[in-house]
Amino acid sequence: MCTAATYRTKDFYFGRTLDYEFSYGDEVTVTPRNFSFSFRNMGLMESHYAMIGMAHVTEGYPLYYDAVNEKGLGMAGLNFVGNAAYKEEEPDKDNVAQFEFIPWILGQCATVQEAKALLKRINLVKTPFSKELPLAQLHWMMADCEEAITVESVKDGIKVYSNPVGVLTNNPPFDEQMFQLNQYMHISPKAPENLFSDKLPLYAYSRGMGALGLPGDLSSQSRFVRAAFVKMNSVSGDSEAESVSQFFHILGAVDQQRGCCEVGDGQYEVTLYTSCCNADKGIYYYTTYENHQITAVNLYKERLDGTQLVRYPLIQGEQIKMQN
Ligand SMILES: C[C@H](CCC(=O)NCCS(=O)(=O)O)[C@H]1CC[C@H]2[C@@H]3CC[C@@H]4C[C@H](O)CC[C@]4(C)[C@H]3C[C@H](O)[C@]12C
Repeated sequence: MCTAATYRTKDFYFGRTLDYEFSYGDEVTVTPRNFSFSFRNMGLMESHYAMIGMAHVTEGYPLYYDAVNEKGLGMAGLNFVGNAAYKEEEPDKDNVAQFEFIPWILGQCATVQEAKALLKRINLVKTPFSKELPLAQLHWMMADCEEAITVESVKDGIKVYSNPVGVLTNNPPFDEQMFQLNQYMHISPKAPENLFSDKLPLYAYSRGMGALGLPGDLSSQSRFVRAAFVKMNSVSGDSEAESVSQFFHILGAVDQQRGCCEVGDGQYEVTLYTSCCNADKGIYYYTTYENHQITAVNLYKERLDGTQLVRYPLIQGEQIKMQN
């Protein structure tokens, strides 16, 4: 499972958790403006917006899981198993392979509005990257500081949903996820009052009882509700440190600990990494399952007019600061 979220204070933040039982070998990867993208059906894109994000780089190609471009547009791919459907090529459409979707959008679009215009012509095709890396079944959140959308390629075509929460998890399809929020509208950060019966002396014997009923499990629907509640009610200062700290706390609400989600063969899904990108400043912050210290890579410290990928392997292992 994964969860993606947006957050706005003085700046705009975009990030996600990536939950899985093994890592593909992820690196914070900067793609400079003149790295040449060769699309399977759409020709060469020789210059484009620069982007920073988490990718598995193979054969010199950045297979992004999530990224933000220099204009502050962010995009993340999350599992959508059983519902994602990719198509055959079609004439008169932009035939983009699933693994090319992030570069295709972030390379050319500065805003969600611009992305929506491109999405009218898009056809996500089922060309795999390679034999070793078959198609991943994904759906995506795209966001800038103004708005967020969810994009799903399903049996009957491309669906573009406005995403007023700025949160995405996995199944079911996004419209169903949103509908389920209706079930939780009584949940509140405030202390509850006794509406049960005025004939009974019920009272709030603990803080936090306004959120009784908020689902605590790791299913994607429950993580959606929980992340939505925490994000929509989040309060923080607007400095960089306070915003980044709060962002990691929001996604901390859906953190997966090893042992709680068995996926067979003694394997467990865990939160492999959590990211938070300041989309205005191009700073990509991350923590990993084994390393809670926040590490960051700054897009603007790199030569953005270059042609070569810049890759930072994740710093692993707890960084513990001894105080005596
Ligand atoms: C495993 C991850 C989703 C985690 C998740 O949601 N786990 C919940 C399981 S569940 O919800 O219970 O089902 C997803 C998210 C992004 C994916 C990469 C996208 C680029 C590239 C696309 C190529 O086509 C295949 C290889 C490739 C490197 C992909 C590998 C893998 O697929 C990645 C990491």
